[in-house]
Amino acid sequence: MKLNPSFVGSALSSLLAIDLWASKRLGVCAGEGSAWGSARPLMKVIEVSGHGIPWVLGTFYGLWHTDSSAAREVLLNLLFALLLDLVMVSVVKGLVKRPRPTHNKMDMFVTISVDKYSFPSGHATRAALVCRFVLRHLVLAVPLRVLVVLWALIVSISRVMLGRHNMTDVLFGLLLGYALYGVVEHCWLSPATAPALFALWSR
Ligand SMILES: CC(C)=CCC/C(C)=C/CC/C(C)=C/COP(=O)(O)O
Repeated sequence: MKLNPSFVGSALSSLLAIDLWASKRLGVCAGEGSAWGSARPLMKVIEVSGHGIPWVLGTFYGLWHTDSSAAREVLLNLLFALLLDLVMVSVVKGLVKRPRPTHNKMDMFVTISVDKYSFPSGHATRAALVCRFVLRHLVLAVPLRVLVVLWALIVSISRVMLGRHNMTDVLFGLLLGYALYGVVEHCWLSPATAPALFALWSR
């Protein structure tokens, strides 16, 4: 079946118009004066919990302090996953150049130049990637596994509530993060595949 290009074009623009409209309505913490403005400080704490800096620095800290070779392997792969995610999100943001929603207040904790763009949400990619990584590589009791999934969902939803993103930025971000985990698993670094890297971190 061949679709008429003008039909595809108008379907896409309608979808984008719905996305902009719904995202604006859901941006209830976009400013102090917004409907849920009093929840904005809490949303910003959630934002920091999914930011790249605590995750990258926390992983370095863990690598520095661990004596276990199994933990070192997991942490090195987590570091690789986080860096791959930062690079991929920067490349896509730089190519697509979708501006952030007009109701967003640009008061985010440490950003880089491409973070003026909104597609995809870097927090959503990281949340999906870290969530899959943790569920696969950490032995956690069921309530903690549920908490990890809830954290990833809350970080993602908070991006729209804070007015940082449109819904499609977050949905694509979740898909990208989910897919990136597949790449990390495929390229899994181990003392056999990356001996120089492991020699660097072993004591
Ligand atoms: C330690 C190190 C070099 C970290 C770089 C981390 C960094 C500045 C990441 C940017 C995180 C950020 C502001 C992402 C934007 O998230 P969106 O969900 O607003 O796209």
